[in-house]
Amino acid sequence: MASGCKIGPSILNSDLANLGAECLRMLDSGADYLHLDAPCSSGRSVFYMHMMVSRPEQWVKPMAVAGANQYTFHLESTENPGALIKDIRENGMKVGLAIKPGTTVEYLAPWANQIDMALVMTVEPGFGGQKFMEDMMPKVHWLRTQFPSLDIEVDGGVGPDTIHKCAEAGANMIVSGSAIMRSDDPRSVINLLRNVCSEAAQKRSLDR
Ligand SMILES: O=C(CO)[C@@H](O)[C@H](O)COP(=O)(O)O
Ligand SMILES: [Fe+2]
Repeated sequence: MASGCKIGPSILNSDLANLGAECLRMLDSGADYLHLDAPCSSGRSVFYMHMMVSRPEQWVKPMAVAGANQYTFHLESTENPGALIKDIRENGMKVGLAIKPGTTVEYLAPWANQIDMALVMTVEPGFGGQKFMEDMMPKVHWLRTQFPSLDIEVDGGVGPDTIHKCAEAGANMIVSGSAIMRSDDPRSVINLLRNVCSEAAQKRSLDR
């Protein structure tokens, strides 16, 4: 089984001058992990880095030292994914592998058994508040079918209006930026996302 349904607010859109307080606000609202799109340093143990950078090799050690739990890099940004996966593990972090909307899922498949999480981007990487790309859902569905126990994350434009598509396709790790950060009641948004996701996962396990 994948590791249950988890909700990770993206704090790219938060008040970056008060990053620490924003992280605590999200954890207090029930976040399972924090999705960080930019390098930062913290002792908390729930930081999953989404490295939208060229040459992701150079940030592995600094992120490990900063206390990141998971290091997600883009398949498009490296020529040697195998060596990078090994390096991330040797530095004590879990491995996430992301693909951009233009990359087909077959490129990720050969690595699926070596990683902890696949990230299917549902917007072009760059910034928050973009429109969810529903046409990425077949990638999620294909991965869920081929790798039933893999953690599969979606990132970009995910919120109460789009979570059903993600959950039905098989995503179990949900990044949500603006929908959570801009809400007056982040806890209820997080709960809603988690409930929809858990119900779909339960239905899948009953159907098997
Ligand atoms: O990686 C990215 C953007 O490239 C994200 O993590 C966004 O920050 C998510 O924000 P929303 O699309 O949910 O507003
Ligand atoms: Fe992200």
